[in-house]
Amino acid sequence: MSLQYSTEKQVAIAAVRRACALTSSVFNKLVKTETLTKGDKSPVTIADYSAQAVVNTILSKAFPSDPIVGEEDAADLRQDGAETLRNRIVELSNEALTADLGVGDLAEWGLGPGKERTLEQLLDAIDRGNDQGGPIGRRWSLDPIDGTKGFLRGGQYAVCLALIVDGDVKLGVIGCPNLPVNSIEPEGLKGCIFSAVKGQGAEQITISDAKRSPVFIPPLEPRMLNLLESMEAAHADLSFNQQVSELLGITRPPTRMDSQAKYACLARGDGGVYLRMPINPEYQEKIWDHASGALLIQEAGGVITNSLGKPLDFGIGRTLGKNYGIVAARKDVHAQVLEAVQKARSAQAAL
Ligand SMILES: Nc1ncnc2c1ncn2[C@@H]1O[C@H](COP(=O)(O)OS(=O)(=O)O)[C@@H](OP(=O)(O)O)[C@H]1O
Ligand SMILES: [Mg+2]
Ligand SMILES: [Mg+2]
Ligand SMILES: [Mg+2]
Repeated sequence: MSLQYSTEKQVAIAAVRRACALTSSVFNKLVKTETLTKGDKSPVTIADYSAQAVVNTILSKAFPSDPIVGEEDAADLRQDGAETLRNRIVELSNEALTADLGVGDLAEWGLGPGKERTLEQLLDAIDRGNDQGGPIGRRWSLDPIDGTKGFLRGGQYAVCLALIVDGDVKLGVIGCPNLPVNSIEPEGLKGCIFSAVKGQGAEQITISDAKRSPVFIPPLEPRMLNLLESMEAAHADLSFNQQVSELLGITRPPTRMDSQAKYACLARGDGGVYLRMPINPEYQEKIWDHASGALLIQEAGGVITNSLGKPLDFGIGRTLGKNYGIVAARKDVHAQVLEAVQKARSAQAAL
């Protein structure tokens, strides 16, 4: 008997791998060559749309009745004046979809040479991401490029795909094209895909040759812990993190990086604590920004909650609703971190 969600995992990894090849190629062609003026966001726009088109095309072929909660939609692309953008997206998406079959790919997913899609098919595929989420039924969440700013700076970004059933994340896949395969060799081979299936553990696969290794958070002495946090000061309260660090007696400086690559790093022991407290309390976190990472952390031996210690709820809709803050750490460290977070919040409230 095959393991539960084994086909979904195979499809999701294949889709994420193709999307990662696409985003890397956009970066090499458009960003690295500096053919664009500084501040031009068009490469990330092209890569976002094309990656969503590719992943949704594959998911729709393999699981035609599954809804998808995707970050992007094709409304702007359908406008007059977007022709150049549309042409680039058709070209890039088809390049990714028609590439030779690789490890784990099945031709029945409509991949490989000769499997070009039309503009209309690709725009419709992007718009398959319009599901509103909710507590009942099975659906995917997709962030075609998480950490758009990281993508543009040549730093960390991730292609994130998750399967959510009745509000519970069952499968999470995170593709990190720029993450070193081994953190102790930061200049070594880069490009990893992380995956986790509920109850089945987590693993890392290299993008280039599909070498697998299990992923778990190793026990770390308190002095070796550090915080994994956002690059963008507008996305998380970094001064609050500093206070929590002090309360925990952490001496190592935080590691700042964009995207769910932070969850991937925590899961394999590069760091120790993921802490994301809101700068703007009105901002509602999106499910595609956390679903894959949340399961990866749990399957790697960690706990992930909001700042009150409650689980994140992926069954509310496209967002996590009124959830306040995110705290993730290895099982034996999480309670301590939560206590420090609550102390820091009380101190803040008393000011
Ligand atoms: N105000 C605010 N508060 C919190 N989060 C926000 C906010 N605005 C945006 N976002 C979301 O942050 C996603 C990137 O998160 P990161 O942790 O990678 O942040 S950062 O890249 O380090 O800035 C980013 O995901 P992408 O859009 O996929 O890059 C956004 O969904
Ligand atoms: Mg995102
Ligand atoms: Mg995104
Ligand atoms: Mg975005």
